[in-house]
Amino acid sequence: MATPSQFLKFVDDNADRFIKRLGEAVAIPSVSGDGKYRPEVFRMSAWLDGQLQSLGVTTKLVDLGKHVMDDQELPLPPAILGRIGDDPKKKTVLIYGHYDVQPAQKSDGWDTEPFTLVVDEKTGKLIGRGSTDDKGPILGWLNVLEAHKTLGLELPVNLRFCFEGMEENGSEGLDDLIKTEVTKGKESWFDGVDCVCISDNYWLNSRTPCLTYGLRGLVYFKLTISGPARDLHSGVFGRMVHEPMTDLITIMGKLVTPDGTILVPGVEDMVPSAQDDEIAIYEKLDYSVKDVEDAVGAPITLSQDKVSVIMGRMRLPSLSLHGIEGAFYGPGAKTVIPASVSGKFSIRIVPPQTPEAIEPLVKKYVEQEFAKLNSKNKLKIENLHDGRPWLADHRHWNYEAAIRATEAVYKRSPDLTREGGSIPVTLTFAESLGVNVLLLPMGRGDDGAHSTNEKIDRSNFIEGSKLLGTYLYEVGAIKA
Ligand SMILES: NCC(=O)N[C@@H](Cc1c[nH]cn1)C(=O)O
Ligand SMILES: [Zn+2]
Ligand SMILES: [Zn+2]
Repeated sequence: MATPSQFLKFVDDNADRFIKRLGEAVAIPSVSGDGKYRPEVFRMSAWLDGQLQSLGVTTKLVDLGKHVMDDQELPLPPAILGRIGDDPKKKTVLIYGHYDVQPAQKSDGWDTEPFTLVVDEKTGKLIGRGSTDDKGPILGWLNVLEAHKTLGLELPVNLRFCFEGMEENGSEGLDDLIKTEVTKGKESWFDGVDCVCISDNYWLNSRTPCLTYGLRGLVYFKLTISGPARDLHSGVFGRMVHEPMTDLITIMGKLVTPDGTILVPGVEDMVPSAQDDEIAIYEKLDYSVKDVEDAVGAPITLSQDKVSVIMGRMRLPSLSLHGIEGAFYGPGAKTVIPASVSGKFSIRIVPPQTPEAIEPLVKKYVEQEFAKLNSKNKLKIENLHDGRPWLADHRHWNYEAAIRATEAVYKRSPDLTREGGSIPVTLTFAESLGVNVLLLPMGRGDDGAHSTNEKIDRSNFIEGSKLLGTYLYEVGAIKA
């Protein structure tokens, strides 16, 4: 089943309008990790639901209940389930994406307002929070739907959608929804799904498209040290009392070495060394130390050896220190001893590691190290959320279809990659539905997801929309 040329032409002809629609989506600050934006996450769900319905998709908004975040009870944003097409002769593809985004403020170092999509005509960059993670890819699917509706073209497959608004904050409620839904048999929204496609990660570099068959899992910790009943004057109480921040920094400094080695006993040992055949895969990838330097904007890789750098992202665990809540951070020279501080850190985990195996190791180690300080302060360590790592069979027809689609659109074969990030629901789909899951990224490695000046290139958004549509045609062409 060849991709109709009218579809490809429609995407080109409507590129400016599609970018305008991306601007509308970016303008809704649907930050899931900050309670004050929760109404905006709901507004985003309503916007997306409206778009899907206007494009002929039947939708159902599923209430996922409530949760507590930073001591505040909040309603969870709904999961949007969608369906279009019920032809038993066609394959059924389930599309997943997330409509929430990471926090962003201009003062973080953005050159432009994060929630205003800026189209840089010179570089072709579309800059704004969510442009690549994950509003651009979600809108790519809308572009495919719109082209087919407007042109009166039949979709080559039946489509099911599952869009969530909590991915950047642990996907709360979604696993339960999926597990409950599959128990409904024929009545299930996911009944008859043949494969899953997720567009929510990035090429390794800025030239070569890729398909991704692995993700790291994650365990996210909050480590709180509290002591005095209130913030103190350091001139009055400094060197008289145990200071929470001093304790916290001491412990955080014992989690990981500057070369990335995780110091929590047992964590590194769980991962088997790479064999020669696996190393050969990493050697062949179109990826260089220079690509990493370009993406991060500085020559700071942990090694000059390409394979060891790429293994750090694809097949080794990593521990990152993210921030300290409650610490003084503003301009000026406030001489405060903060009363309570919470260090945030996470460990990206790889097979065979699981959150259940990692969490007790971390808690035990942190408690032991705290005990060594002989501090009279109090320690609390919590797992804020977690997700297991995932690996798929990339020899499956789902991947073959995506390879053919990539070759058709980009005129080159994609790299096959494992990704360092985490999308916890991927494994839930694979296990609960028992089908193959494919990650088909739209953006480039230098898009700056989660960072300042996040962008997607115009060409990735437009060619990426063609790729998503062409992939559906390739799946549609596969005989049962
Ligand atoms: N595009 C996927 C992504 O960015 N996933 C997040 C998931 C997450 C978990 N906790 C906070 N965010 C990631 O950081 O990998
Ligand atoms: Zn994402
Ligand atoms: Zn993300």
